Amino acid sequence: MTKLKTQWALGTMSGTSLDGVDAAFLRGDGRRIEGFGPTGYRPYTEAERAVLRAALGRWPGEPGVAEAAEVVETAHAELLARMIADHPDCAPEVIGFHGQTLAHDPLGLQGAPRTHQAGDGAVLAECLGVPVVWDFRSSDVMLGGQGAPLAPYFHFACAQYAGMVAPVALLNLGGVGNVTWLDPRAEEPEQAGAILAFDTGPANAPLNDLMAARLGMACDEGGDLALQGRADAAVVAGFLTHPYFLKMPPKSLDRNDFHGILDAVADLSDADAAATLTACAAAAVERGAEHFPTLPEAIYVAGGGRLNAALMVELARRFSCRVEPIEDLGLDGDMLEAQAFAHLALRVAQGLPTSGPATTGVAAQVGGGRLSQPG
Ligand SMILES: Nc1ncnc2c1ncn2[C@@H]1O[C@H](COP(=O)(O)OP(=O)(O)OP(=O)(O)O)[C@@H](O)[C@H]1O
Ligand SMILES: CC(=O)N[C@H]1[C@@H]2OC[C@@H](O2)[C@@H](O)[C@@H]1O[C@H](C)C(=O)O
Repeated sequence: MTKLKTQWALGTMSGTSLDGVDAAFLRGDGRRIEGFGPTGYRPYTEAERAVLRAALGRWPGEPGVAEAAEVVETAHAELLARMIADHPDCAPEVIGFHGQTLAHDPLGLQGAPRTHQAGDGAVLAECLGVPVVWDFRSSDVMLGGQGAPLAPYFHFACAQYAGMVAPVALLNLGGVGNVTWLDPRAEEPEQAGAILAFDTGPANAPLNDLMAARLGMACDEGGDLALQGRADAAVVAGFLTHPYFLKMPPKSLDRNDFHGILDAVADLSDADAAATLTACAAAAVERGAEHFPTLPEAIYVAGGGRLNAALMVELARRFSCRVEPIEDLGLDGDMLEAQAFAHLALRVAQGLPTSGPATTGVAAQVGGGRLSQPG
């Protein structure tokens, strides 16, 4: 096997919750992780968030998109410049810039298959003076893949880094949920049988929308409201009849694919509605897990959803294996996606694939991402 260069990378994520930008240093060679470095966060202001929200569902050239891209570039440039200046020991050889997903239509239901992450990596490379890998999803989609999830090859490296020796599942509960079942005994994530990954369904997004609409709150902090309510079993059963759950993985979602879910809880009390949406998020994971090749030793949960006690209880009661926060593996559940794009940037820089048949359903391994050099 060719010897690869170990180097520092800086990765970023601006997730579907639109809360802000996460960034994290990671050291590795694209195959193995050698270690994790400092992390940073830059919240969007209310005004910036409004610009992003207004552009959701839009494609390049449509109204509001240029403004959204400018918000994304400005926030990233600010955070990354600060982190690079503050941590000279981690000088990154490459930046992995995910951008903000505004629209995602890998099946081409609205025309040609495409996906849209706002923000231009060339602009960031220019202003930061570091090569930037960006637009990670388009080539996968153009080659017939789902363009998501992309974290799985990183999840595989995480499990090896944490010393796992049996199949485990890494579950990310952000606005949307995604899961990677993986066998860390495989040599590489590309190997047949090493990985199965897909989006599980909506996770926090519907619950956040409910909290915002009814109580003017950003989320169900700690799951406190849901813990006071009772899930409506009929609504959960109705939710599971959505055609998405009948699809075989790999499969991916747009944040708004399940828009009608809020109507289904319209007549319930606040607490019961929160409990019901929480149960739906957990039930989606349970349904997805039916596709796992074997029962994992444990399910390790990352993303903001792991801080929701009601959601963690709902998950735990649905599985016979352990369900734990990913901190149990010594990993940072808030920064995993930013770290993923640092790892993926290293893979692109080394010419390694970032997705394949078992992660996005693309026919062959794809090295996604565009590399922009500073001028
Ligand atoms: N303390 C908490 N209690 C309950 N829920 C929380 C808490 N902290 C975060 N969350 C939930 O997690 C969400 C943010 O999760 P995360 O940052 O993983 O999402 P994201 O990266 O924006 O989304 P995605 O992974 O879908 O792109 C919040 O919007 C909220 O719903
Ligand atoms: C199109 C898009 O941006 N998808 C995100 C979103 O947020 C979670 C889930 O939906 C996942 O598919 C993906 O992000 C993670 C980082 C991924 O690609 O693995």
